[in-house]
Amino acid sequence: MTIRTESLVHRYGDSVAVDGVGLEIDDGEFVLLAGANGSGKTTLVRHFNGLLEPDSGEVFVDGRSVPENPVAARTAVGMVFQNPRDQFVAATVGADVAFGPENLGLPRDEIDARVADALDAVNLSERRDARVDELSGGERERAAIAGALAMRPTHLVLDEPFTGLDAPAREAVLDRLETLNRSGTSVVVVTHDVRDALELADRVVVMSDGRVVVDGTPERAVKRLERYDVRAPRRPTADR
Ligand SMILES: Nc1ncnc2c1ncn2[C@@H]1O[C@H](COP(=O)(O)OP(=O)(O)OP(=O)(O)O)[C@@H](O)[C@H]1O
Repeated sequence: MTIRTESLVHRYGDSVAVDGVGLEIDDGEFVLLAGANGSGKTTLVRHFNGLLEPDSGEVFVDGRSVPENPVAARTAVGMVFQNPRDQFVAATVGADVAFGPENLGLPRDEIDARVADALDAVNLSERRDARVDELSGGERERAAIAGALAMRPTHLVLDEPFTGLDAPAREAVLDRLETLNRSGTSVVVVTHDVRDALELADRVVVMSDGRVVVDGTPERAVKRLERYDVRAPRRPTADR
């Protein structure tokens, strides 16, 4: 159960956004995908569930070619986009989270069970009937995560999930991601700032100009982050 790309290339017109990326993300891993703005992170992850098609190269999810099986990839890889506000399709939290399972044509009992589990996983059970437009930033991010979880994905990809969140909201999201990862879901967090999630990560992958330039443990990667314009944690002594 992995996400794998081989020599993946994506162009927008004449510019190359992803330039020959080979990457394998195993089941259960917690990966930070870092890099400066414009380095190709979002473009890369959009290939993981078939939102974009490769110009060349391959993408596989759980051994199956994504361009050939986009529906399977969309089920296996849950994607939480950069602005969850744009992602909501229904007026209330519960209805929004139910939308994906409803589209799978599942029976009502199963849909209800999935919605309850997904909201529970992000600590939003009590906000089920709240309107999405009255959620705080942190609740909005967690509601978007619940929407992805209701599809019961094996991999969860989040694009800049901490943007605009205050420290307690970031902590709440991180806490939920840690629990999800512990229960077996692989988590990929796209960020240009690794300070929040570095402690949870098993692995840090850094992109620059469409290529993977660092791929290693957080301890090893952190020394090389600043060179690629990624905000690294301050040294512990200077920090707190
Ligand atoms: N829809 C698009 N049309 C044309 N060029 C694009 C498009 N989306 C991204 N690009 C370009 O592709 C390159 C990679 O962008 P991408 O969004 O994948 O990078 P990123 O690392 O996720 O950056 P950011 O954090 O700013 O989203 C950039 O040069 C960007 O300007």
